[in-house]
Amino acid sequence: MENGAARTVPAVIVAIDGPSGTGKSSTSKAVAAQLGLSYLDTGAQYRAITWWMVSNGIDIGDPTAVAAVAGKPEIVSGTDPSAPTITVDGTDVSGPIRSQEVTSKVSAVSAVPEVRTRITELQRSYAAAAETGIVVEGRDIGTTVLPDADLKIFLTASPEARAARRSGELKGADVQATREALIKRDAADSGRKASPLAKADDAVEVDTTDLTLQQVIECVVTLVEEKRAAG
Ligand SMILES: Nc1ncnc2c1ncn2[C@@H]1O[C@H](COP(=O)(O)OP(=O)(O)O)[C@@H](O)[C@H]1O
Ligand SMILES: Nc1ccn([C@@H]2O[C@H](COP(=O)(O)OP(=O)(O)O)[C@@H](O)[C@H]2O)c(=O)n1
Repeated sequence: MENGAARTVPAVIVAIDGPSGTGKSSTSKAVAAQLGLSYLDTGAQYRAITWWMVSNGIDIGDPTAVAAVAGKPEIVSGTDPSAPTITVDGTDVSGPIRSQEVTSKVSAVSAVPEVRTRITELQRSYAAAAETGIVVEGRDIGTTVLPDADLKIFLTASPEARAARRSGELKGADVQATREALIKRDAADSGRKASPLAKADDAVEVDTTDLTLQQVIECVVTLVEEKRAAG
């Protein structure tokens, strides 16, 4: 390279979507860490706004009430894949956003168009600010948030595998109840009008049912490297 100038690698944008328990978070964090990219957990942002609504006594069942205050909480995501963070109005909410109450209410809040518009803008600003690139995971990243992403992945897995993985995390939670809750949330997320959970036409689908997490990570890293080499 002339004058010893550093080679500039263009920022790469990777969108990873799919239902709950398919491995989006674990895969995205590992891929981002391995490739020196930022990482954004968009589900955590929807969980954070839901936590704020619950904490402020907003009636989640009333979309007009939710829409009216959708602009109020300030949500900040830390995008280091080795230590992702999430705060609402300066408070660390990484623990409370995983509560059963938030999990059971997040689909209703995230179906409200005003909530989606606000959070989508926030997500785009994080993607634009990522110098080396970013792995963004969620439900509508490839279809709506970042339709020009360099690489789109759609992860799937059988409901049984997903429920077993989630109950493993919740230490002894009933697999059957977890499976039912997952299926209910998938149906709400896929069936809503505003930006539903969906595979983009140009996304690569990876069924993770019979793959180890390490195999999924290697598959995605290879796809990113192939894109970079081709581009
Ligand atoms: N391919 C896989 N095989 C086995 N367990 C997995 C696999 N991918 C993820 N897991 C585990 O399943 C759980 C859910 O994964 P996570 O990445 O949080 O999924 P998602 O973000 O899609 O909800 C985690 O405990 C994770 O370690
Ligand atoms: N891009 C996204 C990401 C999450 N969500 C919503 O946020 C919820 C929580 O997402 P999550 O990724 O934390 O869920 P899990 O996969 O961890 O169970 C989903 O069930 C959706 O209702 C969304 O609507 N759009």
